[in-house]
Amino acid sequence: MEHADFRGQKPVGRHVRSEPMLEITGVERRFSATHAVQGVSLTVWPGEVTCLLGPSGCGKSTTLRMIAGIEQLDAGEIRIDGRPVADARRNVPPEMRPVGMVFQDLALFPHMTVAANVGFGLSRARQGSGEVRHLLERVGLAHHADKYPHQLSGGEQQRIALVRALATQPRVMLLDEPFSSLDQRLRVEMRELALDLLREAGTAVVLVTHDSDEAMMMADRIAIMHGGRIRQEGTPLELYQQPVDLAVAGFFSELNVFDGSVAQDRIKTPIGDLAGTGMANGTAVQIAFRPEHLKVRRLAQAVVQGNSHPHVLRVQNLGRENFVEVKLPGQPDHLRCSAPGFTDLMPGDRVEIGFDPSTAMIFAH
Ligand SMILES: Nc1ncnc2c1ncn2[C@@H]1O[C@H](COP(=O)(O)OP(=O)(O)OP(=O)(O)O)[C@@H](O)[C@H]1O
Repeated sequence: MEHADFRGQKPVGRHVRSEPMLEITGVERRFSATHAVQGVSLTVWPGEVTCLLGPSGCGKSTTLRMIAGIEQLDAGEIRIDGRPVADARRNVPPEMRPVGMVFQDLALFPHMTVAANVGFGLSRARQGSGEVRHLLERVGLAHHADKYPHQLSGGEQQRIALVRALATQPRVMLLDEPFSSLDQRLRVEMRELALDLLREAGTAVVLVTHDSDEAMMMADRIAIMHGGRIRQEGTPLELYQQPVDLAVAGFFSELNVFDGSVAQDRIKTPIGDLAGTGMANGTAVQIAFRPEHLKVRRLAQAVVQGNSHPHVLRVQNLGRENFVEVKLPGQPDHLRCSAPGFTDLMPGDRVEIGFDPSTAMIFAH
């Protein structure tokens, strides 16, 4: 079998290149009865981060493993830097692909020093060239060069794993839940550091995560996977603002969902009507609101009449943000509303709910 040969070629920064770095076309993978990946296509450009987001078992890791060369394709094609590396007959072995990987379980070599770990994939000449030291300096760990992995903290080990993967100058970097074992503060730091290093190197990145905040923060594009297929792909904002269905919408926040139907171009909801939907009369719909899009306002005592108003059930003040749970008269489910800052709302307060109609997400059944 003929192998693509990437050795000795350096990746090129994102602004110079006008060709995709990674092209996945109609890729399929079956495991006996399980159709794990079904017709997945993705294009990732140099310096771009694409995130695969989806529930457990939706095919994210299998897709990543096919890019790495650890898993064979049943159909479709993968090209890296314009060269085919895999299809149903061809599978360039992992070590021949210009692909770096950082997984949740780091797999640093425990018997090697930090410097030896980082230099592992490099030629002797490059090991002696000061490159390892430069990479360690870049992540602030040059003073730990002679230590062993067990002498470092979790965050420091994660940085070593990242620069070790970068040392070989891969064209494509695969990150599988790479920061999930770190605490919140370190995770934010690591995401920023990883983004800086990867963008600087012009590497195309595929990131797998369950964490929608991580996807929103790191990705240029997000592909939401479900049942082995890509349900929707777009920029983080497109997916947040214009999800194709409730399942995609639900990845980015909790949802308040009402059933309804279109009558004379209007939809009634328990918190107000939506006009100008452009949908056919009689269409059954679900209307979803994100908690942050619902505004809760206390009613003055003078306007409160009997029990006809929504009332506050619970208030959670988290300092930066607060959650208010509201009971709507005659409705079985409670509303979840959130707002930045502090609220002086109290349980029992009678309130009105407001919203900007453009934030309502309407899905036809
Ligand atoms: N080697 C295998 N043999 C049999 N079935 C497999 C194998 N690898 C994966 N699967 C199945 O393929 C489907 C997709 O698995 P995959 O690991 O890609 O999902 P995932 O989205 O990465 O899940 P998670 O988020 O839990 O890691 C699952 O139903 C899984 O059980």
